[in-house]
Amino acid sequence: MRDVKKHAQRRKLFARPFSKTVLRSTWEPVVRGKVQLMISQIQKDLTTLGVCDVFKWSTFLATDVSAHLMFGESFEMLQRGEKNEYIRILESVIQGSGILFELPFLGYIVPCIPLQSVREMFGNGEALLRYGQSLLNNSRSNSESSRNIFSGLVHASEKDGASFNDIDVAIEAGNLIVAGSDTTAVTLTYLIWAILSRPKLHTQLGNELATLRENWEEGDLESLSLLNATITETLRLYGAAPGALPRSVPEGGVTFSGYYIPGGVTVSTQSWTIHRDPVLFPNPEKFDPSRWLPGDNQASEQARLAMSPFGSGSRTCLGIHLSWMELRLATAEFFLQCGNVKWAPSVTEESMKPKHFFLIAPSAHKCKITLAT
Ligand code: HEM
Repeated sequence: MRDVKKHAQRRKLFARPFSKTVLRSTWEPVVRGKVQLMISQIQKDLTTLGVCDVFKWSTFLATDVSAHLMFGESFEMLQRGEKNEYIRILESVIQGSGILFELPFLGYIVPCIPLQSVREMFGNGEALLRYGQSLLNNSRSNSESSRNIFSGLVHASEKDGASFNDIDVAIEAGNLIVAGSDTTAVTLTYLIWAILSRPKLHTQLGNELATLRENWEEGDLESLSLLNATITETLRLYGAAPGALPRSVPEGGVTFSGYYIPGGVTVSTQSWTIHRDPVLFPNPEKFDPSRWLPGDNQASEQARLAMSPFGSGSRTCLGIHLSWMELRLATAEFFLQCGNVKWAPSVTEESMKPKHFFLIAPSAHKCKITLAT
């Protein structure tokens, strides 16, 4: 969305439903339920197959969470262990738009191909719009069980006379599901990998989690300094979106660090190299959570300001609190309930090397664990 005014209006509408307070009061039980389901499926795979792909289950978790919040009903990918129709079509439409962007002449040819899969990939997403309609119905319903993140928002925008139509909602929902799925799944996979690969950190984290009170809530996890430092260090090295984030220079241009940049020029910044700047982060490739803990090794104020795994400024990630909630809950439950696991032999530095296609992902696209004994 390039229009600054429209973007600001949309951010204002979404600010409340994506705030930490509303997420905790309304959605924590849903997220926890899904985390628990992921853990049960991991344990089931380990006992029945002897091996389990953490990347696969993290993806189902993050997608099911985003989908439930957007649609007010579960996509049940964690239960079924496979993608549902909506996600399959959404991925196909995204792939189709990418192909048409690179090869626009295909736009003239594809309507003549009478194949359902081609129509889905290059069509106007009718199936996604049908889902958008059911989502809007859920948003307008007063039923607690079908509540979704658009509920308050649809009412608020209708009060202002600027109601969301089916297409707006379907597009927003699709964007939010894409934005919230692979991002959190990739980060969670690297997080579990980073901890399991470091026995001392694994033990220290287990000790910290053991201090939790009975019936702990997500809010309690916020005060676990090692857990939060480990998540922050994972976001530094393996934040899922470390590539260029483009911005247009406003009309009239700007002078930045002594350089004049004319209006309309596209500029960008990215966190991959900033997070690896040896001046800000000494020994930058070393995974070291102590950078985020009090002590001699503590990151400088400048380094903290440079940390931008969720971007920065007016377009910073809308889902930051949701992803922290998922990362904290899933990591805590995983290490409380699946302590006795190790990496499968297929997991190597090479297989986990990040591959970058706007988002990063482990190059093997798998990350398997087995039982330790
Ligand atoms: C670890 C997980 C995540 C990472 C690393 C991440 C990272 C990012 C980054 C780098 C941006 C671009 C910010 C910019 O241009 O300055 C972004 C934008 C965005 N993210 Fe996330 N994200 C994550 C999870 C989520 C989740 C769970 C959601 C919601 C369900 C979400 C929704 C969005 C939206 C809507 C935007 C666009 C914001 C705007 O243009 O105003 N993200 N995210």
